[in-house]
Amino acid sequence: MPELVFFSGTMDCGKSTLALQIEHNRTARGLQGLIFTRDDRAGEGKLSSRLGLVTDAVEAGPGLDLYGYVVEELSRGGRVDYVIVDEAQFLLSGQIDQLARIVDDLELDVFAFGITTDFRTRLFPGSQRLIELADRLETLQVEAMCWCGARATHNARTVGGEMVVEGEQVVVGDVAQSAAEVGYEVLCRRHHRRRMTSATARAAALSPDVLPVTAT
Ligand SMILES: Nc1ncnc2c1ncn2[C@@H]1O[C@H](COP(=O)(O)OP(=O)(O)O)[C@@H](O)[C@H]1O
Ligand SMILES: Cc1cn([C@H]2C[C@H](O)[C@@H](COP(=O)(O)O)O2)c(=O)[nH]c1=O
Repeated sequence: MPELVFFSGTMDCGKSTLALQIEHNRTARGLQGLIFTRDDRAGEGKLSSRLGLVTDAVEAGPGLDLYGYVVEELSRGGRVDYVIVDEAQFLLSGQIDQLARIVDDLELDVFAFGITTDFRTRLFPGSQRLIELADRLETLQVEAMCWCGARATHNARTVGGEMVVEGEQVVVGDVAQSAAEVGYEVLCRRHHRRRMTSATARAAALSPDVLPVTAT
């Protein structure tokens, strides 16, 4: 039975790597997939992993009908055995409905990958719809870690190392950016709530206020 599967997690937990592995294993068995992505850090029409692998993909901009694209591909004699979608959080809610239709009407597996929540801990529209519609939700096995050693469950946006909670929902970026840039850091909920990034924790640890008092 074909399925719509949503593989989700924080940033940097290996989603794109898994997408590329699924693609590799199926291609090795003679299957042919169609890969969609949206706003990958590597540029338009790319699916990239931090492990250095990258492949071409169809850029699923807001105007693209994903169901229509697959139907067209099949009607002009192309082969599509399964569909992979990376950065699925960026898709519109209606585009996720199109993915469900690919599964139900075209009987193809669809593997979608994305982060569930944004830097304010709110669901992205694409992720919300995937949670509503997916046959199966999978949490990535490789746990990203907060600076404190706990499992990272939330994505923080940083500017100059400081966590921010205002701004546009979508700002393409990466973890481990230089301090001046807008970047991201994965945190446990406790430290996300306290707005404590690795930089602010380091600064607090070095603050004279918390240094041990020496006898004079
Ligand atoms: N130099 C490295 N050596 C080993 N593993 C790495 C290295 N760099 C990144 N990774 C692994 O890649 C993961 C990020 O993979 P990626 O697919 O880009 O994540 P996502 O798509 O979830 O943001 C990290 O959590 C880590 O496990
Ligand atoms: C939290 C958050 C993230 N983003 C962007 C930043 C990256 O470009 C992607 C996530 O990519 P990854 O492969 O999972 O690391 O999403 C954003 O636009 N808004 C956010 O709140």
